[in-house]
Amino acid sequence: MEKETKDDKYPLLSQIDSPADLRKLPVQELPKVCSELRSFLINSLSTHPGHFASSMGAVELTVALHYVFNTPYDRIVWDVGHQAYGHKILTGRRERFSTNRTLGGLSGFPSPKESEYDTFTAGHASNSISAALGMTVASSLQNETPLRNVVAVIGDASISGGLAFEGLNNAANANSNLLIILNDNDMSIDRNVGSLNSYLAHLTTSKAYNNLRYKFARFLRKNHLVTNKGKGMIMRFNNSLKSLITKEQNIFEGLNIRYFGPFDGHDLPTIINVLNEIKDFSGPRILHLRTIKGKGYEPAEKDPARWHAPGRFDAKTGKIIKDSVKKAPKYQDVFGETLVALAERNTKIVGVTAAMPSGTSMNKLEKAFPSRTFDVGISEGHAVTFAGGMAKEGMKPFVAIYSSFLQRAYSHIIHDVAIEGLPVTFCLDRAGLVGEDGATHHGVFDMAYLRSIPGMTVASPRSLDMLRHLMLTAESFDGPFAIRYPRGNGDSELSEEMHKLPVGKGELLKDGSDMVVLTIGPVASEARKVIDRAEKEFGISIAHYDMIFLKPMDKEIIDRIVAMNVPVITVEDGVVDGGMGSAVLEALSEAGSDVAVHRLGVPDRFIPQGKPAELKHLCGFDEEGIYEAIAKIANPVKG
Ligand SMILES: Cc1ncc(C[n+]2csc(CCOP(=O)(O)OP(=O)(O)O)c2C)c(N)n1
Ligand SMILES: CC(=O)[C@@H](O)[C@H](O)COP(=O)(O)O
Ligand SMILES: [Mg+2]
Repeated sequence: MEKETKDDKYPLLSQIDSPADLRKLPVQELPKVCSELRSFLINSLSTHPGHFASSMGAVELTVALHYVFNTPYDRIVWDVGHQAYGHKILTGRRERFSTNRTLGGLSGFPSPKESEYDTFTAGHASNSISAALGMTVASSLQNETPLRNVVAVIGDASISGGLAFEGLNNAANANSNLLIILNDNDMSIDRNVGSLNSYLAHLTTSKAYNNLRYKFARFLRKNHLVTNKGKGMIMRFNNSLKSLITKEQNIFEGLNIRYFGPFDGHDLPTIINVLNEIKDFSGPRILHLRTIKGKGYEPAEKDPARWHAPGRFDAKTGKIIKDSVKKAPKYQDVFGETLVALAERNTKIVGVTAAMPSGTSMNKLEKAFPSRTFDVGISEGHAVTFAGGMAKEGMKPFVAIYSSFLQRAYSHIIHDVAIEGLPVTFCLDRAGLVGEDGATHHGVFDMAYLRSIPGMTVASPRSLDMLRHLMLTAESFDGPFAIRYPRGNGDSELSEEMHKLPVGKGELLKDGSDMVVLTIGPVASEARKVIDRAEKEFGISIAHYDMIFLKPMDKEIIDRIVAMNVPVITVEDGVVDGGMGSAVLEALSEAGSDVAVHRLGVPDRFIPQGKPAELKHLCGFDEEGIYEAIAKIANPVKG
């Protein structure tokens, strides 16, 4: 019976509002579902941009998983989740998909709040194996019947992340029914790095070995011997087989995780057959699928890095639509160019990135000094400790990691850099509300998490010029130094010669006597616009300081406020609890002042996806929020 949602453009897809609808289709119809899903992705993402190539490459495995497994009872845990748009479309969100990555719309990553089919938070790489293992162990501990199948879907770059290895290491000795789908497209974002990647690229198992194992497993199934005893027979058979053909043993089987593959990840009938064969096996298994990132859309297949997140494009021609508005340079590009300039005259400078060479513009240093640039893969903790090792031996590492990804390396910063006071410079790109990537990617915690580390210097430039000054200052600073700056463009061109800044000193941008506004980072420009307007409107004068350094904080500014004894407003693109506002409150209180401090910034809750301006408004530290804070104070002052 056709649903009225039937759409001639997507005759099958428009009838699928849940995987149960998909499972009603005969298997022969599934390739058509895949092709409709691909054209839906192309048409939707050409006008409502998001991640692209990864979802295109995961179409067959997505359809097969929801066809073979009884989702949502059986669980699928997506790693990163940027490849899960097909999953979202097949699980009842087709009609809302155009709201992807918008405020009030769908998250760009699986989100349990959004759907029961989204089984675990995703966005940061390498967590799926650990989460899925936890879920399957929980299922067996609770004697759920039937035992829930739990499937982790992880990419070839994400499986190289330390957390994934920890999960693999534990999988074998936990009583688990874990199935790992290794979606191996031989790509991270820009390329793939690391020896595991090259290992996977050459990993094969002979057809004989695979067939022998399947035939035996199929024999047991057909004769209803896939009991626990039978499964034990499979394992014993498999082990004896393994001893016969030990050359077949690979890293996964060495960890007692049964390896199947590699198979063509776009060969839907084979994937479905193999999944049906192995889904009832007990114990941890890994199915290695070779896919093409961007599959089914030629421009993306040819350049999967560019099509990881292409923005808007012309679906017909494959031409990516560039933003024609002339803007000031991006913070990341000024970072990259400045690092090259510093490295040209300082051979001690080295650069480290964790799989984000283009995202951080560390690729500029890589182009200029390839031997002094290190892309360590999705391994932020290793990146930090590796930099610590280099610093220990006299090098001057600049580690460029997105603020939210650096959360993965918090202990490494403390243990492997700060305790010894090693001269590592952390360049935290994507600091503050990043926008469409949402709660997992907002870099709003860094000032709070770095402030408490002894000996850590923490600064934030209000402009592109100041980013350069801070990098130059950090270069000769003998200790850990963190510079946090936002995603995207600066608001004014570069205009000054690079010069060092006095560490721990803020800057009076405008004097005044009725109240004080303290900002840190680029929010200074929003504040400045509001201050000028509010002074005229309320007939008051407002002092505005740029703190520049969160730590060490400029004591003279605090002493001045104590002396002025007027209300203070702090503004930061970061959590207020533990951030700059808290630091100012503590400092004023310790100085014996009881002036009122109004802290503007990110409140104590996770902020969803949306445009940065919308989200700043939501948090109350956009121009309107700053104006309201001033207005609330201004009246009593001029009462
Ligand atoms: C902890 C962490 N570091 C970095 C990233 C940025 N990132 C997003 S996707 C990706 C590459 C993932 O490659 P892979 O797992 O092979 O999936 P594919 O994109 O190839 O489908 C990276 C590095 C992230 N999401 N999380
Ligand atoms: C999925 C993921 O984590 C990255 O692709 C991230 O979305 C990149 O963010 P930018 O677009 O800010 O570089
Ligand atoms: Mg990959």
